[in-house]
Amino acid sequence: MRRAHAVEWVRAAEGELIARLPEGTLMQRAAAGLAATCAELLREGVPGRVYASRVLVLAGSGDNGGDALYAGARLARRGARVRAALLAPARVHAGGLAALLAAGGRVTDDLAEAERADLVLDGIVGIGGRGPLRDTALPWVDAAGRGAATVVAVDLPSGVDPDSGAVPGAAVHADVTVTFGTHKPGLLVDPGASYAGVVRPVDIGLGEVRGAGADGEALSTGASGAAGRSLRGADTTPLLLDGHVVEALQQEDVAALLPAPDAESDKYRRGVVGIAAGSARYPGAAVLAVGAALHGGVGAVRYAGAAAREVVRAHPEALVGEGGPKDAGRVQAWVVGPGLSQDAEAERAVEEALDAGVPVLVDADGLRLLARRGAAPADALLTPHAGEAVALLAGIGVTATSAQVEAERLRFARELARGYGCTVLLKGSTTVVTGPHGPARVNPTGTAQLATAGSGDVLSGLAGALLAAGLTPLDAGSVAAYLHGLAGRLASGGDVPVAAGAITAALPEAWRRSCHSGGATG
Ligand SMILES: NC(=O)C1=CN([C@@H]2O[C@H](COP(=O)(O)OP(=O)(O)OC[C@H]3O[C@@H](n4cnc5c(N)ncnc54)[C@H](OP(=O)(O)O)[C@@H]3O)[C@@H](O)[C@H]2O)[C@@H](O)CC1
Ligand SMILES: [K+]
Repeated sequence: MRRAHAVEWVRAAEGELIARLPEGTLMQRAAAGLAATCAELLREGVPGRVYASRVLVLAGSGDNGGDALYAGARLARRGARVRAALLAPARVHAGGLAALLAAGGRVTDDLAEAERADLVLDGIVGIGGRGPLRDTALPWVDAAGRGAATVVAVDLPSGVDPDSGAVPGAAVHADVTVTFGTHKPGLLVDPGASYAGVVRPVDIGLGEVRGAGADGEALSTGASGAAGRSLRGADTTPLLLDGHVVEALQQEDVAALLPAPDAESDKYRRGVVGIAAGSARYPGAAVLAVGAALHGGVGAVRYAGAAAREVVRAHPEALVGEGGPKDAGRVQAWVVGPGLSQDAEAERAVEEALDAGVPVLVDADGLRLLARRGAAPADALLTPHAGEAVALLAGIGVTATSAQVEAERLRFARELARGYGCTVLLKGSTTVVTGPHGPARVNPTGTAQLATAGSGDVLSGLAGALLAAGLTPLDAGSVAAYLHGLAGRLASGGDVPVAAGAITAALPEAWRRSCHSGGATG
């Protein structure tokens, strides 16, 4: 599991550690890890490349600038030609600047340095950043973008809000982000995530406060090697309990959650999912949702609704009926809403599915009908895109636009989960799944190719099947998003447009890759 911690937590952990360590230790660990990564990037392609390479440090007024200046000093000592642009000269980190100058680095105000650099270190602002990037930084950020330099963000790309991933103005587009101690939520959630490039965590010892590696994954210890050492001496009490706010499933997590039939399984024990979707006029959503559900690990798929004939023609495996959910026979979970329209019959289907006493996934038209109720059963899973989220928010008295929802996905997903009292999967560039409490899950496998007609119907059928197979709404939603994203990537082969049917066709391969070791998270 990849985990991200809020700024408040990072600051508290840092405070505890600083009290135990000689002054400046954490910053030196950060700088060492940062310099090691920069050296590696400079060496890529050209052996011995650190020597005589051109490095530009963009140093803001806080400790983020300090990290960048100390890392610059380390690179200068290895023969790099390092220049530093001081964006707030009166408040620059004095120790970092002194170290850089002593190592042979120089201060510059020549913007051309940004265009001809091999590597730019973005130390403008880190977890202390609030609001849009300030004007003094903009010409440097533009110039670095024009040049061919590899841009390395220190802790996070400047201009990205660390806790929400919002990007309220200009921001640095990084090729690599070296982040300290733990991921910050803004690195895992769009739009911020799309500015971060490849994220490389560096262990600076914050993991000790939880008694485990900061990420539950292998971390670089940086050049000093000190970061990997246990800081527990006489006092073995963990400093703080784990308090991550965002997590992203990795392949091994998905493997552990996927339902697997055992020797005793028959089709009813594996779970039966019911699908109330589509209409006589729009049968496509029903066909797609049923098709995906058939690949979702259940023993059987029941369809209830007006598109029964089309469904059975496309999927002879499905058990179909033309009535509503109430007349459909036993299921372990319902999917209601895709392509349903919003007439009285659709309203009845939603009511019946919600009253069936089993977990229910509500999507599309179902969500618009649910918004009128303003509440959902605790074991419901709502799967809105930003536009549907706006309607749901209105149902609980919150006014927001689609753009606002997309800019602050974590916040609005959580608001919906709390308001409706259930689990919410907010679709989009980073799909977020969250209940009213506990960490939110963000999906690491998404691709822009998934934004295609019918793709949401596939996701609904798949997630509904996982619900029926016994997964919790949080697990069903996040595992389905993971498989759906991976199937989209497989179907598109990178950048070829995909149709929803091709996503379904790739689900078995996505499942196979996810349940075996050596899988697929990008
Ligand atoms: N925590 C840890 O464990 C460790 C933390 N470490 C490092 O410290 C970093 C945090 O340092 P920090 O607290 O000094 O804040 P930082 O991010 O440098 O920014 C504050 C300054 O930026 C300014 N500013 C604000 N918004 C701005 C904007 N939009 N655009 C431009 N400027 C803006 C703000 O100015 P002011 O509002 O005061 O005018 C203030 O002066 C952290 O990210 C990591 O790199 C590591 O060394 C080791 C362990
Ligand atoms: K930064």
